[in-house]
Amino acid sequence: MKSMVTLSVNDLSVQYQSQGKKVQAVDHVTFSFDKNESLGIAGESGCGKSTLGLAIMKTLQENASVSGKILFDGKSILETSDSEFTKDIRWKQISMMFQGAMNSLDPVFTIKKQFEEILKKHNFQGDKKQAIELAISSVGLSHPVLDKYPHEISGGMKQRVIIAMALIMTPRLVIADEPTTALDVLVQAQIMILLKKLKKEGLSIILISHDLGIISEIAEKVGIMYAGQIVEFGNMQEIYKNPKHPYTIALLESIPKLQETKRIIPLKGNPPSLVNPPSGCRFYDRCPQAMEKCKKDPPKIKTESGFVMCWLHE
Ligand SMILES: Nc1ncnc2c1ncn2[C@@H]1O[C@H](COP(=O)(O)OP(=O)(O)OP(=O)(O)O)[C@@H](O)[C@H]1O
Repeated sequence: MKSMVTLSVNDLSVQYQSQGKKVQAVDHVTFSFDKNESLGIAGESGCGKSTLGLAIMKTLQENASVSGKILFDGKSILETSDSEFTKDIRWKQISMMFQGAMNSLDPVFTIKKQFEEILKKHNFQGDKKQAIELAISSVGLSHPVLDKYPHEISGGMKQRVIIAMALIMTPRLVIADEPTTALDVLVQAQIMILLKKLKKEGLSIILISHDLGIISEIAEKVGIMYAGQIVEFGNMQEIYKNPKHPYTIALLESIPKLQETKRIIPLKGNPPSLVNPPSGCRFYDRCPQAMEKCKKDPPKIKTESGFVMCWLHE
């Protein structure tokens, strides 16, 4: 059984240089989680979730510049050289299921061939056949899937293949970027059951999703991301029961609940641009509780299990 990991991210910022403009995709983000905990990162499209995952995986594109600290089991990721990270950490300790990966399986190769290519790319030295069999059986797939082409298997099976690919080098932390998006509800539930099983077996998971409901199924810790910042962080249970940031409240109100007849309240408007984001609270324009002082940068207030960045809780 694997042992789960600790991760602490301190004052992390990522800026993209794009067409002469600077996009502040991740802005002074701080959080941590411990062994036996999984983390969820929730927020709308474009708020910087994937960028945060890519920074932890040290896989950002060349137009990105990073500052801050990421400690993985106490080891500083940003200070580790690329060659050492590739040799010892990427895929072997930390792996990532990229958003939309199931649609990027190569249509002209069998699943087996694609596993073999991945092992080659990761410079795998052991018994390839055994590694592939182990990876597919850990995600509930059986041998015949290996001879199939991507178009011959269902969406749910493709996503299991993607999870197996992320697990093939037996990492201890997997960053799953929107693993259930584009799947129907039943298949979504199956994938969540699978992720929970893998977590029980000792895998640490960072689940990135726009859907706080899905995150609440698996994560002990959650960070709510808005316009590049983590505006609320803490224990999932605490945040689910007693959300403090008006954006967290809005996200929770947008989750459909089977038992309740209450209308879902969609959040109106759009987040601010990440090119020269405005000063003050970034949620100001959309916040039903905005006050004059929200035009100033919000303080970071300590909560029971984390923090909230909001003047309401000063
Ligand atoms: N390589 C890049 N170059 C320039 N800008 C980028 C690059 N990658 C992402 N961005 C920008 O950074 C911001 C954050 O994007 P990111 O993909 O991290 O957000 P996200 O929350 O994961 O959204 P989504 O779920 O839609 O992928 C967006 O404004 C996006 O346009």
